Amino acid sequence: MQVQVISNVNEACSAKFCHKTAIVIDALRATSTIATALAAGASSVKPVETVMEAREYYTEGDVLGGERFCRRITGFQLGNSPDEYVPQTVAGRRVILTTTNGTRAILKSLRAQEVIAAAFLNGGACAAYAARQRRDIVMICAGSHNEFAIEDGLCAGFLLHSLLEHCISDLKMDDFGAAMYSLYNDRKDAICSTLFDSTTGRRLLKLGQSQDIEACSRRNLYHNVPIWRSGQLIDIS
Ligand SMILES: O=C(O)[C@H](CS(=O)(=O)O)OP(=O)(O)O
Ligand SMILES: [Mg+2]
Repeated sequence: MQVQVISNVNEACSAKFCHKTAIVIDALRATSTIATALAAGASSVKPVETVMEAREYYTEGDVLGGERFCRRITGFQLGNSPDEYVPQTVAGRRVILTTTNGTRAILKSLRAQEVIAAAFLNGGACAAYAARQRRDIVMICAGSHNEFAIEDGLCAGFLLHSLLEHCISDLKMDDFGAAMYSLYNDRKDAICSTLFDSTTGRRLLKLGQSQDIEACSRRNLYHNVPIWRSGQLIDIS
């Protein structure tokens, strides 16, 4: 089984996805928010690229969520903080989500056979599911504004470690994947501080969102597997 790790959403546009499982990672914060929303009982999460599309898809009972410039979008019920996604706000409801990087990365990966949204919060379950599929894997680090973001690379390393735990004795990773595997080895006891020191982490800290960084750094708090089905992400765990 081959695993390729892509460093940012821009590179995903030219990647080969055919017959592969795509695992999209945006640890700060979109895929962490998706994992949290599904854990809180949202019926699905529909990622869309633009604010206008989100408003167009909205029907009564849906929840509009997302950010621009890290802040909740005017007129939306929720932002991109995982802790806003609790049963009281999302249980039984479809969340329409648009964020700067993460939702775009998901939409750019739809040429793959299957698309999964993973974060530290649900990485173990996502890796176990992908291992069972026995397809080659492409991990897409969403990054930030078309550049690599260390929080996503670190999470890719965590997923690679988790994949290896699932008896993938024939797993072969590309060079960037091997680098992310080593990065996780070095930082596995300092996930939270690495996220705080990252460019995105510092941006969120400035905006008073330190609780999000802590929330997004927890490993395997949830066991859901957000997977793309008929235009949205649902939990198939
Ligand atoms: O608000 C977020 O978490 C980020 C925005 S930015 O990269 O910090 O500008 O969006 P995301 O799509 O979750 O990376
Ligand atoms: Mg991000």
